[in-house]
Amino acid sequence: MKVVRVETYEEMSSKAAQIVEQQIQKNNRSVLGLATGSTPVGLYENLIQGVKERGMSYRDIHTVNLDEYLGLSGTDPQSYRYFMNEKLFQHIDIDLANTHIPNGKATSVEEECQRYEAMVNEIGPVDLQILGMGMNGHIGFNEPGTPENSVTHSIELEPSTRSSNARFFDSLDEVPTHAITMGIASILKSKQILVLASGESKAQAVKVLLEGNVSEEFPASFLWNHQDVTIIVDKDAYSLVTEKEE
Ligand SMILES: N[C@@H]1[C@@H](O)[C@H](O)[C@@H](COP(=O)(O)O)O[C@@H]1O
Repeated sequence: MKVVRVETYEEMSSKAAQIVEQQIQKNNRSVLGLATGSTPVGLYENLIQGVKERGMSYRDIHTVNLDEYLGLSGTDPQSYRYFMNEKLFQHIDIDLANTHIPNGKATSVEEECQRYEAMVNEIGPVDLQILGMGMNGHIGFNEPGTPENSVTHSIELEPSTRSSNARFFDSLDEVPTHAITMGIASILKSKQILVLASGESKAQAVKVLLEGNVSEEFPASFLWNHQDVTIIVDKDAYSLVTEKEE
């Protein structure tokens, strides 16, 4: 795992954007794996700027998102589909038909998981997967206890995950209890993975990740089993890493 240390959230976001744009310049038909949460918002702002100021184009880019809340339709402002449209897709020249996010309103959740996994495999492999990380080490919505061989599945969110995501909702009660997420195995099929971590609230998770012990109890640790992972960490998120791990 390559660790890139930066000072600020802004620096993390612009470095990440450079990596994404390099991938697009290498192959303008790339498949990008995208994430939600507050961490990648600055990256998305930089990508939008790239279209406006650097002549970047997403015309032939395909995207797959990691996860979606169950019970929310794409028009619900709290859904991840809505988030992606607002924060990125509607500001760039991407064809919305080429953007994929699990359907949180599917009548059969099991069938939706199978459909999504098959779709990712068909348009994949993902060339570059962007990941944030939950405070408990979750990636996508793969909570602690998720096995390495997991594919797209539905899960019950941990109380701590619901409370940390409650800031996006009017109240904790409104945070869905379940979600669909790509599995660990689905994520590890990506050719290249870029993890972003910013702020003090992620310092403990970054410390645990960089200790390097691979365990189901800390799902992000499975990233050690991938050949090409870069993590960009800002100063606050790196603050608990001791010299031993460096
Ligand atoms: N499903 C998402 C994850 O993909 C994301 O990485 C995590 C961290 O969010 P944030 O970036 O807001 O800290 O939140 C959610 O749980």
